[in-house]
Amino acid sequence: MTRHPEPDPAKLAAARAAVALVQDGMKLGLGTGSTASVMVRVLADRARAEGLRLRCAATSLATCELAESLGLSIESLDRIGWLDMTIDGADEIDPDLHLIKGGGGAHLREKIVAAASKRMVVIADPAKVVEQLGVFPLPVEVVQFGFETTRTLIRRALTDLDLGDRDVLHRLKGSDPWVTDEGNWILDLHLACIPDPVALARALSAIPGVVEHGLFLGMCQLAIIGKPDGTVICLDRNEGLDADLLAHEGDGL
Ligand SMILES: O=C[C@H](O)[C@H](O)[C@H](O)COP(=O)(O)O
Repeated sequence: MTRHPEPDPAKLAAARAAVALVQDGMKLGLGTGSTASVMVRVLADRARAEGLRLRCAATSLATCELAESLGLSIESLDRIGWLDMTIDGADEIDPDLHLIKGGGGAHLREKIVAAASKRMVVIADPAKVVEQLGVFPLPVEVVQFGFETTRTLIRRALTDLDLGDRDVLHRLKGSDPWVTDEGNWILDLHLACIPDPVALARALSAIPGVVEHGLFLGMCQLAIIGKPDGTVICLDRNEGLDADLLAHEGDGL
Protein backbone atom coordinates (compact mmCIF):
# COMPACT_ATOMS: atom_id res chain seq x y z
CA MET A 1 0.00 0.00 0.00
CA THR A 2 1.31 3.49 -0.88
CA ARG A 3 2.07 5.52 2.23
CA HIS A 4 1.41 9.24 2.08
CA PRO A 5 3.37 11.82 4.09
CA GLU A 6 1.54 13.34 7.06
CA PRO A 7 -0.46 16.32 5.77
CA ASP A 8 0.41 19.82 6.87
CA PRO A 9 -1.59 20.37 10.11
CA ALA A 10 -2.96 23.75 9.01
CA LYS A 11 -4.21 22.35 5.71
CA LEU A 12 -5.62 19.32 7.48
CA ALA A 13 -7.51 21.51 9.97
CA ALA A 14 -9.04 23.58 7.18
CA ALA A 15 -9.91 20.46 5.18
CA ARG A 16 -11.62 18.81 8.15
CA ALA A 17 -13.68 21.91 8.89
CA ALA A 18 -14.81 22.15 5.26
CA VAL A 19 -15.66 18.46 5.01
CA ALA A 20 -17.76 18.85 8.18
CA LEU A 21 -20.07 21.06 6.07
CA VAL A 22 -20.80 18.19 3.67
CA GLN A 23 -24.19 16.50 4.03
CA ASP A 24 -25.48 13.23 2.70
CA GLY A 25 -26.81 13.53 -0.84
CA MET A 26 -24.81 16.64 -1.72
CA LYS A 27 -23.43 17.43 -5.14
CA LEU A 28 -19.85 18.63 -4.68
CA GLY A 29 -17.09 20.29 -6.66
CA LEU A 30 -13.62 19.09 -5.70
CA GLY A 31 -10.78 21.60 -6.06
CA THR A 32 -7.18 21.14 -7.11
CA GLY A 33 -3.82 21.55 -5.38
CA SER A 34 -2.11 20.36 -2.22
CA THR A 35 -4.78 21.70 0.16
CA ALA A 36 -7.64 20.37 -1.95
CA SER A 37 -5.89 16.99 -2.09
CA VAL A 38 -5.89 16.83 1.72
CA MET A 39 -9.61 17.66 1.61
CA VAL A 40 -10.30 14.90 -0.93
CA ARG A 41 -8.63 12.37 1.38
CA VAL A 42 -10.62 13.58 4.41
CA LEU A 43 -13.82 13.54 2.36
CA ALA A 44 -13.20 10.03 1.07
CA ASP A 45 -12.56 8.79 4.62
CA ARG A 46 -15.76 10.37 5.90
CA ALA A 47 -17.84 9.20 2.94
CA ARG A 48 -16.62 5.65 3.48
CA ALA A 49 -17.09 5.68 7.26
CA GLU A 50 -20.59 7.19 7.14
CA GLY A 51 -21.79 5.73 3.84
CA LEU A 52 -22.47 9.20 2.43
CA ARG A 53 -24.08 9.28 -0.99
CA LEU A 54 -22.25 12.06 -2.81
CA ARG A 55 -22.04 13.13 -6.41
CA CYS A 56 -18.74 14.84 -7.23
CA ALA A 57 -17.25 16.81 -10.13
CA ALA A 58 -13.48 17.32 -10.26
CA THR A 59 -11.67 20.52 -11.26
CA SER A 60 -8.71 18.71 -12.82
CA LEU A 61 -7.55 15.37 -14.14
CA ALA A 62 -5.25 15.07 -11.11
CA THR A 63 -8.13 15.53 -8.66
CA CYS A 64 -10.30 13.13 -10.64
CA GLU A 65 -7.58 10.49 -10.47
CA LEU A 66 -6.99 11.01 -6.75
CA ALA A 67 -10.69 10.98 -5.86
CA GLU A 68 -11.40 7.84 -7.85
CA SER A 69 -8.38 6.08 -6.35
CA LEU A 70 -9.93 6.75 -2.92
CA GLY A 71 -13.34 5.39 -3.87
CA LEU A 72 -15.19 8.64 -4.62
CA SER A 73 -17.14 8.48 -7.84
CA ILE A 74 -16.56 11.38 -10.22
CA GLU A 75 -19.05 12.45 -12.86
CA SER A 76 -18.84 15.14 -15.50
CA LEU A 77 -20.08 18.56 -14.43
CA ASP A 78 -22.73 18.60 -17.14
CA ARG A 79 -24.10 15.25 -16.01
CA ILE A 80 -24.44 16.40 -12.39
CA GLY A 81 -25.66 19.90 -13.18
CA TRP A 82 -25.63 22.53 -10.43
CA LEU A 83 -23.57 21.81 -7.37
CA ASP A 84 -24.37 22.45 -3.71
CA MET A 85 -20.82 23.35 -2.78
CA THR A 86 -17.28 23.46 -4.11
CA ILE A 87 -14.32 23.14 -1.77
CA ASP A 88 -11.05 24.42 -3.22
CA GLY A 89 -7.70 25.92 -2.26
CA ALA A 90 -6.30 29.34 -3.19
CA ASP A 91 -2.97 31.05 -3.72
CA GLU A 92 -4.04 34.37 -2.17
CA ILE A 93 -7.15 35.54 -0.29
CA ASP A 94 -7.83 39.24 0.33
CA PRO A 95 -10.16 40.89 2.90
CA ASP A 96 -13.09 40.83 0.42
CA LEU A 97 -12.47 37.10 -0.19
CA HIS A 98 -11.26 37.88 -3.69
CA LEU A 99 -8.76 35.22 -4.71
CA ILE A 100 -5.79 34.45 -6.88
CA LYS A 101 -5.91 30.85 -8.06
CA GLY A 102 -4.12 28.83 -10.71
CA GLY A 103 -0.74 28.17 -9.12
CA GLY A 104 -1.31 24.58 -10.21
CA GLY A 105 -2.66 25.63 -13.58
CA ALA A 106 -6.23 24.48 -12.88
CA HIS A 107 -8.03 27.81 -12.56
CA LEU A 108 -10.06 27.49 -15.77
CA ARG A 109 -11.88 24.33 -14.72
CA GLU A 110 -11.93 25.55 -11.11
CA LYS A 111 -13.72 28.73 -12.12
CA ILE A 112 -16.29 26.86 -14.22
CA VAL A 113 -16.99 24.48 -11.34
CA ALA A 114 -17.16 27.33 -8.80
CA ALA A 115 -19.59 29.20 -11.07
CA ALA A 116 -21.80 26.11 -11.12
CA SER A 117 -21.89 25.95 -7.31
CA LYS A 118 -24.29 27.52 -4.84
CA ARG A 119 -21.38 28.03 -2.48
CA MET A 120 -17.62 28.17 -2.92
CA VAL A 121 -15.68 27.33 0.22
CA VAL A 122 -11.95 28.02 0.15
CA ILE A 123 -9.54 26.23 2.44
CA ALA A 124 -6.03 27.49 3.08
CA ASP A 125 -3.23 27.97 5.53
CA PRO A 126 -2.52 31.43 7.03
CA ALA A 127 0.25 32.24 4.53
CA LYS A 128 -2.42 32.66 1.84
CA VAL A 129 -4.14 35.58 3.57
CA VAL A 130 -3.03 38.98 2.24
CA GLU A 131 -4.17 42.57 2.55
CA GLN A 132 -3.88 43.13 -1.21
CA LEU A 133 -3.69 40.57 -4.02
CA GLY A 134 -0.71 40.40 -6.34
CA VAL A 135 2.45 39.16 -4.69
CA PHE A 136 1.63 35.70 -6.00
CA PRO A 137 2.11 35.79 -9.79
CA LEU A 138 -1.30 35.92 -11.48
CA PRO A 139 -1.81 32.93 -13.81
CA VAL A 140 -3.50 33.58 -17.14
CA GLU A 141 -4.44 30.66 -19.38
CA VAL A 142 -4.00 31.51 -23.06
CA VAL A 143 -4.50 29.60 -26.30
CA GLN A 144 -1.33 28.48 -28.08
CA PHE A 145 -2.29 30.17 -31.35
CA GLY A 146 -0.95 33.72 -31.45
CA PHE A 147 0.72 33.26 -28.08
CA GLU A 148 3.20 36.16 -28.48
CA THR A 149 0.45 38.47 -29.75
CA THR A 150 -1.61 37.68 -26.66
CA ARG A 151 1.40 38.29 -24.42
CA THR A 152 1.95 41.70 -26.05
CA LEU A 153 -1.71 42.62 -25.60
CA ILE A 154 -1.49 41.63 -21.92
CA ARG A 155 1.61 43.82 -21.46
CA ARG A 156 -0.21 46.74 -23.08
CA ALA A 157 -3.19 46.22 -20.79
CA LEU A 158 -0.89 46.29 -17.76
CA THR A 159 0.64 49.56 -18.97
CA ASP A 160 -2.81 51.06 -19.56
CA LEU A 161 -3.73 50.16 -15.99
CA ASP A 162 -0.52 51.81 -14.67
CA LEU A 163 0.75 48.48 -13.38
CA GLY A 164 4.13 49.16 -14.93
CA ASP A 165 6.52 47.12 -17.03
CA ARG A 166 6.12 43.73 -15.38
CA ASP A 167 7.38 40.24 -16.15
CA VAL A 168 4.82 38.20 -18.07
CA LEU A 169 6.43 34.79 -18.01
CA HIS A 170 5.60 31.70 -20.01
CA ARG A 171 5.11 28.89 -17.46
CA LEU A 172 7.36 25.94 -18.22
CA LYS A 173 7.61 22.35 -17.11
CA GLY A 174 11.31 21.64 -17.51
CA SER A 175 12.14 23.18 -20.86
CA ASP A 176 8.66 22.61 -22.35
CA PRO A 177 5.58 24.78 -22.01
CA TRP A 178 3.27 23.82 -19.17
CA VAL A 179 0.09 22.51 -20.81
CA THR A 180 -3.24 22.78 -18.98
CA ASP A 181 -5.92 20.09 -18.88
CA GLU A 182 -7.61 22.01 -21.72
CA GLY A 183 -4.44 22.01 -23.86
CA ASN A 184 -3.59 25.68 -23.38
CA TRP A 185 -0.49 27.50 -22.09
CA ILE A 186 -0.07 29.72 -19.04
CA LEU A 187 1.43 33.16 -18.58
CA ASP A 188 2.34 34.19 -15.03
CA LEU A 189 1.99 37.94 -14.42
CA HIS A 190 4.48 39.16 -11.79
CA LEU A 191 2.64 42.25 -10.66
CA ALA A 192 3.73 42.71 -7.01
CA CYS A 193 0.34 44.25 -6.23
CA ILE A 194 -3.10 44.52 -7.82
CA PRO A 195 -4.73 47.73 -6.56
CA ASP A 196 -7.88 47.26 -8.69
CA PRO A 197 -8.60 43.55 -9.31
CA VAL A 198 -11.94 44.30 -11.00
CA ALA A 199 -10.33 46.55 -13.63
CA LEU A 200 -7.55 44.04 -14.26
CA ALA A 201 -10.00 41.15 -14.57
CA ARG A 202 -12.08 43.12 -17.06
CA ALA A 203 -9.02 44.09 -19.13
CA LEU A 204 -7.66 40.55 -19.28
CA SER A 205 -11.02 39.03 -20.19
CA ALA A 206 -11.28 41.45 -23.13
CA ILE A 207 -8.11 40.10 -24.79
CA PRO A 208 -9.03 37.54 -27.48
CA GLY A 209 -6.31 34.95 -26.77
CA VAL A 210 -6.99 34.90 -23.03
CA VAL A 211 -9.04 31.88 -22.03
CA GLU A 212 -9.24 32.64 -18.30
CA HIS A 213 -7.31 34.49 -15.62
CA GLY A 214 -6.80 33.42 -12.04
CA LEU A 215 -8.71 36.26 -10.37
CA PHE A 216 -11.79 34.89 -8.60
CA LEU A 217 -13.79 37.97 -7.67
CA GLY A 218 -16.97 37.68 -5.63
CA MET A 219 -17.09 33.91 -6.06
CA CYS A 220 -15.97 32.70 -2.62
CA GLN A 221 -18.53 32.93 0.20
CA LEU A 222 -16.50 31.32 2.96
CA ALA A 223 -12.77 30.90 3.59
CA ILE A 224 -11.61 28.46 6.24
CA ILE A 225 -8.08 29.21 7.39
CA GLY A 226 -6.45 26.34 9.22
CA LYS A 227 -3.77 27.00 11.80
CA PRO A 228 -0.83 24.77 12.67
CA ASP A 229 -2.36 24.08 16.12
CA GLY A 230 -5.33 22.44 14.41
CA THR A 231 -7.82 25.26 15.00
CA VAL A 232 -9.47 27.24 12.20
CA ILE A 233 -10.71 30.74 11.54
CA CYS A 234 -13.77 31.08 9.33
CA LEU A 235 -14.01 34.19 7.21
CA ASP A 236 -17.42 34.98 5.84
CA ARG A 237 -17.55 37.36 2.88
CA ASN A 238 -20.21 39.42 4.57
CA GLU A 239 -18.24 39.82 7.75
CA GLY A 240 -14.75 40.55 6.38
CA LEU A 241 -11.43 39.19 7.51
CA ASP A 242 -10.45 38.68 11.10
CA ALA A 243 -8.14 41.53 12.12
CA ASP A 244 -5.97 39.17 14.20
CA LEU A 245 -5.36 37.00 11.19
CA LEU A 246 -4.15 39.89 9.08
CA ALA A 247 -1.96 41.09 11.94
CA HIS A 248 -0.27 37.69 12.03
CA GLU A 249 0.03 37.39 8.27
CA GLY A 250 3.51 36.29 7.25
CA ASP A 251 4.74 35.18 10.66
CA GLY A 252 3.29 31.72 10.31
CA LEU A 253 0.82 32.25 13.15
O1 LIG B 1 -4.38 25.64 -9.98
C1 LIG B 1 -4.39 25.36 -8.79
C2 LIG B 1 -5.34 25.84 -7.81
O2 LIG B 1 -5.89 27.09 -8.05
C3 LIG B 1 -4.96 25.64 -6.36
O3 LIG B 1 -6.15 25.55 -5.65
C4 LIG B 1 -4.10 26.74 -5.78
O4 LIG B 1 -2.93 26.88 -6.56
C5 LIG B 1 -3.70 26.45 -4.32
O5 LIG B 1 -2.93 25.29 -4.29
P1 LIG B 1 -2.23 24.77 -2.96
O6 LIG B 1 -3.33 24.34 -2.05
O7 LIG B 1 -1.36 23.64 -3.40
O8 LIG B 1 -1.43 25.91 -2.41
